[in-house]
Amino acid sequence: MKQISKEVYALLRGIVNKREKAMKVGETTNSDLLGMLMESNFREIQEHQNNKKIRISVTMIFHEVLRLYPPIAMLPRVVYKDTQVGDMCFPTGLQVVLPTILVHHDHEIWGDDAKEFNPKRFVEGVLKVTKNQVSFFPFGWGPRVCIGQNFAMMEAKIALAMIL
Ligand code: HEM
Repeated sequence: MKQISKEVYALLRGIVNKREKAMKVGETTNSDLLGMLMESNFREIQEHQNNKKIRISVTMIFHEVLRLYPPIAMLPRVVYKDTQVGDMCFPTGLQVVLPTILVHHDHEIWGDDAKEFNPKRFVEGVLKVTKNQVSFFPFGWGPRVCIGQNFAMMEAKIALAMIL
């Protein structure tokens, strides 16, 4: 998986470098997806020239997309035995729902820009931004966590590389 990841990264880098050179000599326009992304990136860099530059990775972008638009918006569960969680008692058979999308949009967890698209929040990784709490779980959590999550992330990167 790491090897494929490296290859996809090198492929994307190659595409971007080639386009960068072409743009510098005025060969291409920004009328396609890659052009638009690069133009917005250049603008961002210019606007924040004096601040510390943050390099946004494809993983950070996918994490932010999965945070704002989790494909599985909530996880249903049935309590299989009486369970006490803090002050709350969950009796056997109770149906509960873990509202992924609500947790992912919670201002108390993600801050004032919780509803905005800001991949930079993931710059130090998922554990850091969630302060080690289970507040980002697009692939579920625990024993039933998605077994295809690494595959899905890789597939998305390959698809993006192909589109670009
Ligand atoms: C963006 C893509 C995907 C998302 C958001 C996603 C999300 C999830 C979530 C939230 C669960 C947990 C369900 C629960 O706890 O009730 C799950 C479970 C699962 N996912 Fe995914 N998944 C994705 C892609 C994939 C892929 C590509 C595969 C297979 C190649 C896969 C295979 C599975 C399987 C087998 C389970 C059940 C695991 C278990 O119950 O032990 N998923 N997925």
